[in-house]
Amino acid sequence: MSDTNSSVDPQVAYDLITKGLQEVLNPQIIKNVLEVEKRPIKLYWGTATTGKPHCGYFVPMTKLAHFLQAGCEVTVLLADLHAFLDNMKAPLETIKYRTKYYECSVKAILKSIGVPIEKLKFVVGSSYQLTADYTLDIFKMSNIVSQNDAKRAGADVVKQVANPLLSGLIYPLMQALDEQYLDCDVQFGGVDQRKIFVLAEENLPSLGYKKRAHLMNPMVPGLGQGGKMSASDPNSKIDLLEEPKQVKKKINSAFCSPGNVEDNGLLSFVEYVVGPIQELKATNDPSLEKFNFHIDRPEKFGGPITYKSFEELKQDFKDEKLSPPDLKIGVSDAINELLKPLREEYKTNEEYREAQLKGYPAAEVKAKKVKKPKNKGTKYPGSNNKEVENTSKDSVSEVNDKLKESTL
Ligand SMILES: N[C@@H](Cc1ccc(O)cc1)C(=O)O
Repeated sequence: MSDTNSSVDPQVAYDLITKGLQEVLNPQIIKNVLEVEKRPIKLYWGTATTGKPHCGYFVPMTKLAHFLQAGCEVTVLLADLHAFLDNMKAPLETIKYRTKYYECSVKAILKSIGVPIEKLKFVVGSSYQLTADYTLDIFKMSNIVSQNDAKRAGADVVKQVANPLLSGLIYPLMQALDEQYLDCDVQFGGVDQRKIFVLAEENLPSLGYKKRAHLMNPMVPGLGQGGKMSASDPNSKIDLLEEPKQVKKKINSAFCSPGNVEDNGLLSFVEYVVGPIQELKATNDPSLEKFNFHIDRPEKFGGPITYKSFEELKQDFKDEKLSPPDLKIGVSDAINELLKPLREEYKTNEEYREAQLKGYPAAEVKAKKVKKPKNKGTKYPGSNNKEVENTSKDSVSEVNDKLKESTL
């Protein structure tokens, strides 16, 4: 990747920035910076440091690569407090390690697809979200956003539970404020973030802050039927550190019916993940092809076959010239190829290993199974969420200490 990206032509930069996106809100903000102000776009992507990141994370990472190629200044926000505010998906005890785990995972993915990570800035949310100014701004926001609007803004992002907690209403307000505190022109995220993006656009100006542009990636369907990527169905997602055998097993059990190209998580994975990564690698190394999907098909079913475009692959599957088991061979191999450098990184990076061990202790999984029914009444917030009860033990200072430790 060249170092002279600041000289990228504005139109070329804009096309690269918006390539493959589902939606762009306020493109004129981006164009103005590129064409009139003639300075690099400042952009951020945030991720709440909750459960273990899966293969879907390759998708925003390829976009980060495009942003850097377009000469943008890119910040990755490790949103630790948001992970806590979202129904305590990340309890404070583990937050520091999960944040580290996310940092290591994101860096490992970026490295594996040839993105120069030294050009990215990593910021941990709690490093600035506990300051007096930020806190006062949350209060100001809470005076202009209705409960209803805050609730609706978070509907596709914050876990929806029977007794919604107040934290789920603070979450979108803080995500809006982050745009100001990270000093960006643009926020990027999945299209699931849309309602929060609109809330930010509608309310930041009332606090005297500027309205930002928003870039949205399409959501990548999971591997289950109906393209669901469900946390309760472990087979619908593939962990970044999944063992090759396990990858094969999960892919083999993925929903995939002959000739069906509409409801097909495997084809979607090739379209949204494998394809764009190959294209990216090809721009960095001209000796590589833009699309090359090899299937080590057994001789009795026609022998090995290589597709040079996604459309060709899709058409063959549609015409039933390529069967589900054969597509599965190709996808398993492609995923294992993508994950290989991540497994290597994990093996050699002690910090990464410690982060996984302490951030996602097996004990937590076990603990969840032993649910003691507590009679606090149905109105008790989060009464159906065991983890909520844990924090009542934490004193305010303990909480603060834990968060401070998590700052990079
Ligand atoms: N809402 C994002 C995380 C996020 C949090 C804060 C932000 O400022 C930006 C993004 C997610 O679902 O993962």
